[in-house]
Amino acid sequence: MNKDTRIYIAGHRGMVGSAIWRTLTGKGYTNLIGKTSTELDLRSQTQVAIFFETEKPEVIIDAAARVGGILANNNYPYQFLMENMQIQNNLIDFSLKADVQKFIFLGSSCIYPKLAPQPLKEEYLLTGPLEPTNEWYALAKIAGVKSCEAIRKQFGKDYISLMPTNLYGTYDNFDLNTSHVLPAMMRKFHEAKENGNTPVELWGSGTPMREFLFVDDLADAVIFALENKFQENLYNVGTGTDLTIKELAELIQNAVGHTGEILWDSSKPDGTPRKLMDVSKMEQEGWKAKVGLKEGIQLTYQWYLKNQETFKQVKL
Ligand SMILES: NC(=O)C1=CN([C@@H]2O[C@H](COP(=O)(O)OP(=O)(O)OC[C@H]3O[C@@H](n4cnc5c(N)ncnc54)[C@H](OP(=O)(O)O)[C@@H]3O)[C@@H](O)[C@H]2O)C=CC1
Ligand SMILES: C[C@H]1O[C@H](OP(=O)(O)OP(=O)(O)OC[C@H]2O[C@@H](n3cnc4c(=O)[nH]c(N)nc43)[C@H](O)[C@@H]2O)[C@@H](O)[C@@H](O)C1=O
Repeated sequence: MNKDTRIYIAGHRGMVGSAIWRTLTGKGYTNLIGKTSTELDLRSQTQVAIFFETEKPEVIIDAAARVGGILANNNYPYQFLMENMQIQNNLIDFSLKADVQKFIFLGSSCIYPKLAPQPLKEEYLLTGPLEPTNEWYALAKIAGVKSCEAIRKQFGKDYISLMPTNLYGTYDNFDLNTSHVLPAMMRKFHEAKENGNTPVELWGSGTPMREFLFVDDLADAVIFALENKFQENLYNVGTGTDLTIKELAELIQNAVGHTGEILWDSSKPDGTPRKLMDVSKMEQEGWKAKVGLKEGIQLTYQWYLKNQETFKQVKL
């Protein structure tokens, strides 16, 4: 990939998009394009048509989406289904029409069936029912994967889909209603410590297992996919190891230094019991995650401490 290729990073202000932007800039890429959702609403076909006409991007990295944790997914099924389909349909279809040669689509590990064998192999896609709390989002993401696969099959273009596991890191969403578990725990433990180690209330039973990838590792994987031509359409991106939500809570509680009680609110959903990625396909291509969970939590907490007054809170 030439360093002056015109690369549009959709969602460049988000946790993932900003990490991709930082990493590409650090590697000397000089022609990056970024637009906020106010400047360019990717749900609008008209706006996206004008954008392609005027900016003429050569490569697209799609990190723009309606994103949220288990409760947001469960409470706003229509937005998670429709907005994600609108965003990705516009980007993928206009990329094809504009003869964009390379497109990287980001999905999520929740596209796989709720009770699929573990670890999750790419071939398990569409082999069983989805987890109900996020089937809306998962259906949109599956349509994105299949759109890229269809273009690859029919037109021979290098359109690929990367499926990240649960992500965390700098510029994450720390809003307690819409965030994912890791930033929510960090904020809850930090604020409880500041209030004299009051009890922290967490959701569900604590028994589900999750895998966590530091966002800079995902950015590295995306750029690896940008700079190399993969043989297939769909690749999992993760660490290949997971832990229970209870174990995660203990890790974050220790990192933050909270010494109070943990209470579990069983009225909140557990979601998928386990979704550990099989990462062997990515490893065969030559990519592996580098940042361990303890290190990633430390890096994220340092960032949180410096940015707590200004961190992003997504309100749906
Ligand atoms: N976070 C996670 O744990 C995981 C995320 N992913 C995937 O990674 C990708 C990025 O997620 P993440 O960075 O966490 O999400 P964020 O919510 O941090 O960022 C999403 C970005 O999408 C942009 N966006 C949303 N709606 C629109 C719109 N209508 N028009 C234009 N831009 C829009 C936002 O732009 P603006 O800021 O300008 O409003 C925002 O910057 C998504 O595809 C997500 O599905 C996959 C697995 C796990
Ligand atoms: C990335 C992924 O993210 C979502 O799936 P999820 O992994 O279930 O999401 P989550 O991070 O919100 O929760 C993980 C686990 O943690 C428990 N939990 C405890 N206490 C809190 C808590 O305080 N907040 C949250 N959010 N969860 C908590 C929670 O009950 C659950 O058991 C989907 O949007 C899906 O579409 C998707 O792609």
